[in-house]
Amino acid sequence: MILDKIAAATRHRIERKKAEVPLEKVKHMALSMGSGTGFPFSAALNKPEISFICEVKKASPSKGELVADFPYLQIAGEYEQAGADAISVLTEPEYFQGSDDYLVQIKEAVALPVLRKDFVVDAYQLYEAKTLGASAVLLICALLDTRIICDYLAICAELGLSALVEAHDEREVDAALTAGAGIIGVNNRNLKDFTVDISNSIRLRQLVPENILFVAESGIQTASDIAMLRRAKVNGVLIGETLMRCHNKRAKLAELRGGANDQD
Ligand SMILES: O=C(O)c1ccccc1NCC(=O)[C@H](O)[C@H](O)COP(=O)(O)O
Repeated sequence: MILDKIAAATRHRIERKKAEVPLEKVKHMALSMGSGTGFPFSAALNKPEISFICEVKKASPSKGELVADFPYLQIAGEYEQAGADAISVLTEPEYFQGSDDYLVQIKEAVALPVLRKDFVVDAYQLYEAKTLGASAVLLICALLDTRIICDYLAICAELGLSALVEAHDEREVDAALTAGAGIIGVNNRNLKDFTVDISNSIRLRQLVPENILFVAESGIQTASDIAMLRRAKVNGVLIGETLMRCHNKRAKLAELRGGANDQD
C-alpha cells in the first residue's frame, strides 16, 4: 500500500536528519520554545460554524502534480484573505513535493495556525514540527499503534501542539478515541485504492462524542458537500485539491462557505 511506501521513505528521511541534528538537540530546541499560549489550531476548529483548513499541496500520489506553478506564500496569503481558519502545509518531499521550508515561510507570512502535514513515524518529527513553527501535527492511525499515539499525544500536549488524529474506518476511530485524541479527522480517501467517499466521514461522525473535534478530510468539492457535512455536525473540513486547482481561491471559499450557511 502507498502508505507503507511513504512510511518507509519517511523513516529513511528521519534517520538522515538525525545524523545531522540529533534527537536530543531538536528536543531541547523544541522544549525551550515553551508550550505557547493555548492551542491555536484546536481553537480554530472550536467555533459554532464549520471551520476551513485550507491545504498548500503541490502534488499527491493519487493525483500526481496538481499545479505546475506553486507560489506557496501567495497561496497561503490568499487563503488567509479568503477567511481560512487554518492552513495545512504538506512537508513530505518525495510523494507530495512538500518541504519544511514552505511551512517555516508560511508560518512567518500568515497569522493563521499551521498544520504540519507529514507522515509521523518517529517522535523526532513532533519536536521538529514545533521548531518549524507548526501549531499542529497529523497522527495517522494506520501508521501508529494506539499506545504510540497515546505517547505522541502526551508529547504534543507538552509542546503546545494540537494533534489531528486521522482515521478511515470504525476500528481506527476506536483507536483514536482510546488513545485520547482531542481532534479526530476522518479521511474520505481510501488509501488502498484512492477512491473517495464523503459519506465515510458522515457515517463515522456518529461514533465520535461531540466534545471531541471532528474534521472531514479529502475529496470535498462543492457547497452541497459542505452543507451535508454541516448537517452531520462536523467541526472542520480539510480541503486540498479543490482549492489548489482553483484560480480564484477567494471566490471558491466564499462559494463553499455558502454551503456552510445553508439552512437545514
Ligand atoms: O491524496 C493522496 O493521494 C494521499 C495518498 C497517501 C496518503 C495521503 C494522501 N492524501 C493526503 C490527504 O489526506 C489530503 O492531502 C487531504 O486530506 C486533502 O485532500 P483533498 O482535498 O482531496 O486534496
